Amino acid sequence: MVGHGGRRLLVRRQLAAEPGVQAQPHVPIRRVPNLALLNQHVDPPTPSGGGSSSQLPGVDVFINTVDPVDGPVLCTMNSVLSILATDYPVDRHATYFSDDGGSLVHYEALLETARFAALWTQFCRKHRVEPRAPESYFAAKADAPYAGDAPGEFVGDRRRVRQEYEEFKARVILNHPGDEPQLGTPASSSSPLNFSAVDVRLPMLVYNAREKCPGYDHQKKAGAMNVQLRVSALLSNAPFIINCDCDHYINNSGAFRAALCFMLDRRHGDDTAFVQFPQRFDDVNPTDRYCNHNRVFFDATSLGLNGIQGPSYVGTGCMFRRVALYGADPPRWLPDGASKLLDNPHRQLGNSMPFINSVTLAAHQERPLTPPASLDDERLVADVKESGS
Ligand SMILES: O=c1ccn([C@@H]2O[C@H](COP(=O)(O)OP(=O)(O)O[C@H]3O[C@H](CO)[C@@H](O)[C@H](O)[C@H]3O)[C@@H](O)[C@H]2O)c(=O)[nH]1
Ligand SMILES: [Mn+2]
Repeated sequence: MVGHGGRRLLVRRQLAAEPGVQAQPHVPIRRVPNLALLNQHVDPPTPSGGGSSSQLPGVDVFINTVDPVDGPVLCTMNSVLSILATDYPVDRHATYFSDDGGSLVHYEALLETARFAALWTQFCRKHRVEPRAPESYFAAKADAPYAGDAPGEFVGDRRRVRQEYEEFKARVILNHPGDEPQLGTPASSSSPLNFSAVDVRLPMLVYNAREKCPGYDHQKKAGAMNVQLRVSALLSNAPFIINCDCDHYINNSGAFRAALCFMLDRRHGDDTAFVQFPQRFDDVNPTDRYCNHNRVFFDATSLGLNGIQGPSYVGTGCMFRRVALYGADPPRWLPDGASKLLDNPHRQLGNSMPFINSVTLAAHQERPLTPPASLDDERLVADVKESGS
């Protein structure tokens, strides 16, 4: 799902690399999501081509950043663009951008990004390009086969969008979009790109910098994610959450739907607290001399853990079930089959009543998500046993 753009960070990773002991992969299983089946059941195309019949659940995406030098701003804004342009109904996902540095440069860059996103997302949808982080898209050497519906307009549009990307001006979007598609405008003298058949809406994007006091431990990224959890609970309260470090981007716009195949699977969906995507890395030297791709961890150990109880959370590129983060009992944990949400909400969650109420609401939102019985015989996730162990 996620690529890694930070050359400097790769170098740091390389210095930290040690020939550690790897867990033996006992039962390697590769799990393959069935996106076509998911779409057929919860997001079938409407006759008018609109998206209002979608039953896909809400997803809140958290992206964390702190230092605009450590995590270069252009790299961070590419992460944001890849999230905003992902293939998911815009009224069902919201992005929470946490700026632990509280820096004006992030704030202003996010404003610019939101404005550029209007053009970028339309271009991605019209021509179905991948990946949807513009820096990586324009840097790619070989173009993938054309997947959109307007091949004759592709070259001109691409040149124009590339030019706009170089200039990179944007504006902020803070409103909840409606669920009816809004088509763009045909080409004109002031706007040469034809987006008349493309939905122009953007998902919600929220800038968020927490108050800090000298001498108080703000728990860095973990503290920032707690704030995102609480803020998003009041604004969108989506039952699913994805988190993304600022030096990662989503390299496949179907990623949200792929994660939901696991969450909505009738066999194991309810038992799944989180779905971890493997990380892939950009800018590694061709022979991967320093093992920066982490192949043993992502391609062997994680598959091995899949056959036991599932892989570990690696800190980024992960979809969570919101209520799992609130300390709820796992389903079927208690002998009578009941699972308790909270023993003592004030002790566990603090004094904010709006937040505590949002937790109950989030738990209730889970119910309608049970996948349709028609999926009993078909599988949203196929297990492929790996040969050898
Ligand atoms: O006070 C802070 C410090 C860091 N961050 C963010 O935390 C993330 C991770 O920081 P980074 O400097 O990129 O650390 P890495 O050495 O790359 O390690 C990370 O990379 C792993 C995945 O590759 C994650 O699992 C870990 O959480 C994380 O520490 C970034 O988005 C930062 O902006 C904050 O939000 N607040
Ligand atoms: Mn990092």
